[in-house]
Amino acid sequence: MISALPIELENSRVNLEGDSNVILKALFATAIRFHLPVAVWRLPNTSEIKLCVSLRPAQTSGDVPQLESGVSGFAFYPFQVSATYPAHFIKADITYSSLSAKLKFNFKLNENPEYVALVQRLQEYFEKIKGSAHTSNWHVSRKVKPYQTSEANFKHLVEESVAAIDAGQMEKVVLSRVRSTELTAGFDLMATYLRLQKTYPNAFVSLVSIPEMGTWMGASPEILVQVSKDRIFKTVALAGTQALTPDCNPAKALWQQKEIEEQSLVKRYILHCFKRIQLRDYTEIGPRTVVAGNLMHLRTDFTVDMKKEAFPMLGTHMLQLLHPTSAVCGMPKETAMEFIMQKEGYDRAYFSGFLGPVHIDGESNIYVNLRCSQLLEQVALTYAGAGITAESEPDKEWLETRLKMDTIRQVFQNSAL
Ligand SMILES: C=C(O[C@H]1C=CC=C(C(=O)O)[C@@H]1O)C(=O)O
Repeated sequence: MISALPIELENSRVNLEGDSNVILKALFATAIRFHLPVAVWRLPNTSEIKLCVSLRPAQTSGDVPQLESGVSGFAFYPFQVSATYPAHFIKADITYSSLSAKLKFNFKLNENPEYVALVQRLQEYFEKIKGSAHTSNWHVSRKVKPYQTSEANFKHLVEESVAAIDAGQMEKVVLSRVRSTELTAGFDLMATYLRLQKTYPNAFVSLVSIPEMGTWMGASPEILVQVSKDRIFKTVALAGTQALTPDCNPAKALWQQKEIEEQSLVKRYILHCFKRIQLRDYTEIGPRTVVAGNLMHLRTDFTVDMKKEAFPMLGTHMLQLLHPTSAVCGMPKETAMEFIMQKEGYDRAYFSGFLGPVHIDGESNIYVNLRCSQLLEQVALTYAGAGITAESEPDKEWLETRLKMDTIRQVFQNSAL
């Protein structure tokens, strides 16, 4: 139960007894009811689900968040910042952890007296719906209409990309597409989120809902920037895809020249960013074959001890330089970006942008927004891309994007998962 207000509220912690899934549902439904921005996430290979709610509209700007210090919250950044799709930051005014079962109020009442009445109303609503909350409402973007990329258009664009690569205009471009899925009657968003996080224990599984901006859910395999509590910086070069099948697991995986080159371009891009800031001392491990849901990828891990290097803001600087990496855009970056903007035929919005908790419990974990869907009222729009190089074949790239979409679509469809 949320304790009495307002004195206990100030920088206080409150125990919420009961089933954490039920509490998460009720907290999410309460945030939606009061038009507040909310984010829910679970880091890979952990069991703790966290939620944060801002008591104000999400802040928008074009700046990347500061990862090493400053305001705690959840960043939600588009593929390319525009007036239509700005960068959002959900300030963590209220946080919940499924592990500690604690709700924390992270603000000072004397600085925010207007929060008292609001939190009281939230409390009353939470108490009323707790136990019976059905998360059938979420913030919906009015800017987006259901849209689907046709197979013919996508395959034609792959051919066009290969021709541009052969002509020496670029080395690689990541092409993406959208697919629309009708939501089934009685669709419950948080129940689906909970299934998603159970199905993909080694993914970053998130659900973000912001008034006007809309609602996105995903299971990302790709760290963009991590700054740990003990100030270890981490990023990865992830690319190359093949299906995970019973007779083809990581130990047996063989990679073609195409995938090896595709991944090495991502790696080269990261090294180029290190060079730009004159960072020479880093650890590189890989590439290794890693599993991401129904797929396998090639991954090289880069780590830097920020305490040893004179880079106290390395995470923030690298985030600025890295996004969008060659895993979602291409090489050279500017040419690939221009090609995507001109040819892809839709605005990616937040797909292949980045998202994640910033400076929460002393660490920041920013992921690339992949294997994700945007939730409209009746449909989910699912997005996926594939790295196109000189050796790309349209049929294979189409299939690859279908497999990537299946990561999330099969959880929508199969309520038994
Ligand atoms: C662009 C996506 O994946 C990237 C990450 C891993 C492998 C990729 C690939 O093989 O093309 C992509 O670069 C996506 O999932 O939509």
